[in-house]
Amino acid sequence: MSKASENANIDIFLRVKPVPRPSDKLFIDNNENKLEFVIPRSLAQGFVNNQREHYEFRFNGILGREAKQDEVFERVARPVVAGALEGFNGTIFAYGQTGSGKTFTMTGGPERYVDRGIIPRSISAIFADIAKRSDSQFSVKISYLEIYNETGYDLLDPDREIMALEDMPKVHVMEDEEQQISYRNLGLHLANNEEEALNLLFLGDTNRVIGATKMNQSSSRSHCIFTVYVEARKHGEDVVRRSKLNLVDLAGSERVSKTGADGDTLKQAKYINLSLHYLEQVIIALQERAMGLSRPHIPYRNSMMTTALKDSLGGNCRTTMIATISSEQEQLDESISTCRFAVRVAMVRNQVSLNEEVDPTLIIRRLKAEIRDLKEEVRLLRGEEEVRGPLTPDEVVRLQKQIEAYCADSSPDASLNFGGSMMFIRAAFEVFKGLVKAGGGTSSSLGGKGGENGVRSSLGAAGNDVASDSVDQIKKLKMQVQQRDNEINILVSMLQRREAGAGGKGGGGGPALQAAAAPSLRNTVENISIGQSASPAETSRALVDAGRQGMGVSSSVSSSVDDIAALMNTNLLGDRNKAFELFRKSYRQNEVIEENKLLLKQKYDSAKSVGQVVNDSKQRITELKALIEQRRVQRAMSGNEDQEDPEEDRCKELIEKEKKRYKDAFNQLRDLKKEIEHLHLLLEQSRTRLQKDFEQWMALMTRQQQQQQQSGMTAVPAGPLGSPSPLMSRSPAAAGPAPPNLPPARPRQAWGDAESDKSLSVTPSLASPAVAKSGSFISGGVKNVDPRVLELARPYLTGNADADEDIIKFYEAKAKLMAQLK
Ligand SMILES: Nc1ncnc2c1ncn2[C@@H]1O[C@H](COP(=O)(O)OP(=O)(O)OP(=O)(O)O)[C@@H](O)[C@H]1O
Repeated sequence: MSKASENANIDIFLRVKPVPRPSDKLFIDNNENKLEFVIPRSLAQGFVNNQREHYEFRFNGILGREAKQDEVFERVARPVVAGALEGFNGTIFAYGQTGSGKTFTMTGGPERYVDRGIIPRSISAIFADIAKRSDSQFSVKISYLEIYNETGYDLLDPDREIMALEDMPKVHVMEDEEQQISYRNLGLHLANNEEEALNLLFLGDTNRVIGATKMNQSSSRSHCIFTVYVEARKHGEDVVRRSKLNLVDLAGSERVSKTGADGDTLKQAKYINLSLHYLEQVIIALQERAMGLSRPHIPYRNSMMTTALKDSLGGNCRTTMIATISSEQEQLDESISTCRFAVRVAMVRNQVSLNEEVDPTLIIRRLKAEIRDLKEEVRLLRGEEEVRGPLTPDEVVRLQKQIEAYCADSSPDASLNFGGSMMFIRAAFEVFKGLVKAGGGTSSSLGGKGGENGVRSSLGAAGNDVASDSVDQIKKLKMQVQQRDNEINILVSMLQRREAGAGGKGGGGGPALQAAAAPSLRNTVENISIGQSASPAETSRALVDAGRQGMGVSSSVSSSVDDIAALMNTNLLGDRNKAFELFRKSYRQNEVIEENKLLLKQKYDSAKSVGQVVNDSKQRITELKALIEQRRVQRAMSGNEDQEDPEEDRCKELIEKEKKRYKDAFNQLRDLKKEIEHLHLLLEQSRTRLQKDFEQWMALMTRQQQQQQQSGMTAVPAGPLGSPSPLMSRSPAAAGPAPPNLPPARPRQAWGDAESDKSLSVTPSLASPAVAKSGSFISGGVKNVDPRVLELARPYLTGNADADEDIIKFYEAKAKLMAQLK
């Protein structure tokens, strides 16, 4: 099965997240790839080992706070990705506490193109490399698995549950099936090109995001495995290379005791921590095995995640770990424990081998073709050719199609078989001749004037002047031209669509859900809106307003307060368009959306001018060629064809220059196309998020209004009270659902510790665990909360302390106002 085999340790890299106030107890030595923590004993309380003052960890590489995403990709991922294309399995996994930058490193920031993470960059690198390698035929498939509470979910088909851990023993029939079992139900999706692969990534991320709200902000509590399966067949060989590239974003690694988790959250945390605990056990067992301490059993099967990553840990895989830490003082203990884990991982030895095997179907196919050719040769040599009349029109058409397919097949293994008949062979030569004369365009040369009839009419003539290398040349040129034309066409049509969209007609689009079902660039650029009938003018005015207001809920609250008041008082909730405009104005990601739209416009403008250069160059080359041809004809007519022509030489030089210009511009255009497509996807994702968040916000607002009506109170605008509406406050849950790409409220910041819990002065009727835990806010200002206020607030409590604090403050303010009104 495999030829080469090497022992390789898992590489470990450290990435340090930039933070406003980095701790001065942490020192990076880039020359030595060393990280040191120097912690005075007085500060060490609570650390894992507070006897020590000095910790030192070495890595294969350190990516400091200033490291950009492209550097991270080049240093960490590029070698693993290159290996996957050669037939070596690869895994890159990110490990670190919640908020330390795992998702940012693996997937990237959700808004900016430059913030693309390892996964989209790997996809680009894979397809760029495939495009350069004409010696093999590649097939790329993709799966995207999320493991949450020991259950697997197919992110590319969210209705499909992969399997629960409890079911595993039932299906564990054979040991070597283990790897497939965790993937039993996981869909593999063919990606023919970069665009299709990126679409799958975005689809999965969107499903992850949507799932996250369903599962109560679980993104930091689930493991995600994006896998690229590469299959390569070398032309003319019977071997196939298959490799798997796992790109893994693990759940946050912080310890349960620190998160203050309880109830359902505890269950999640326990599962996550359990699976990370099992990961640690696997690593320890592997470490012991590497050190020669006999310990044959590696407990992969304890959790779904370790089962899924069995190959990556101690198996046949080039694995790289990226440990992410946040360099704040308060996170030092978690950072130290992440580094400790990384150092353990570095001791694991994998057995890496080339996944190459002879493919019997390829051998059978090749042998069958050989037999058929030989049989036909024998018939020809024996002069057993069937005596029959000339080719029928149907036979000519079939022959042309066969030749077209042959020319279109880039593989050197492509074969053409005429059934051992000289009549067919001659006819085929004629078809090729027609192709050469027509300049290589198969269908045009066959389908037009010189098509069926043309070929048929010339079948009688001798056709032996087509050299076989011209056929190859034609085939290659035809493919190149076709490919370039396709790419240019795509860009031109994108530009046209955009221009049509910018014309302003019908900018309202249709219901957003329709737009989501059939996302188009125009929808994305023009309609970052879900209004059903908002006119383009209204939409753009609102966008300008929103742009002026700047970003973030907090900055826009004051200017939106009147609007909110109006909304509450005049029941504007019934008017979705207006409500949406209000919501969007204060949406925290609005600025980034605007930025991306602007960037997209700039990219389109550049694409337009570069496209112009491409077209001009093409035109110029055609003109220069025609000029040379014309001069040659003139010379031939005057009998001077052998005479040197300096003008022709000059034209040739100019053609070379133009070709270079064309090539440069073409490459630029191709890169721009990629960026445009990526921005398109980012905007589409933002639009989906915005819409989803709006729906939830509306639901919450409506619920609140109904509640007020039921309790006989008039709707009171939140803003004029001086206390922002809970729905517009800065707290993620209170502001409607937080845009899911933002970090969830960190439990340790939001929840008080056991000490402050004791000082709670709330009534027992307050069932919300968050309020029960919210020692910090209770002790920090709202000490004597009126139980009636708490009763009123209770239906809206979210379980998030920040949000609940805002909600209670809101009801307090409202109660005060009601009292004044009486
Ligand atoms: N290197 C970085 N540069 C700039 N911003 C970063 C960097 N790393 C992380 N961030 C930002 O920090 C926040 C938290 O990062 P991220 O969501 O990637 O953390 P995480 O470790 O994946 O957390 P979780 O376990 O909750 O998924 C995000 O807003 C992210 O954009």
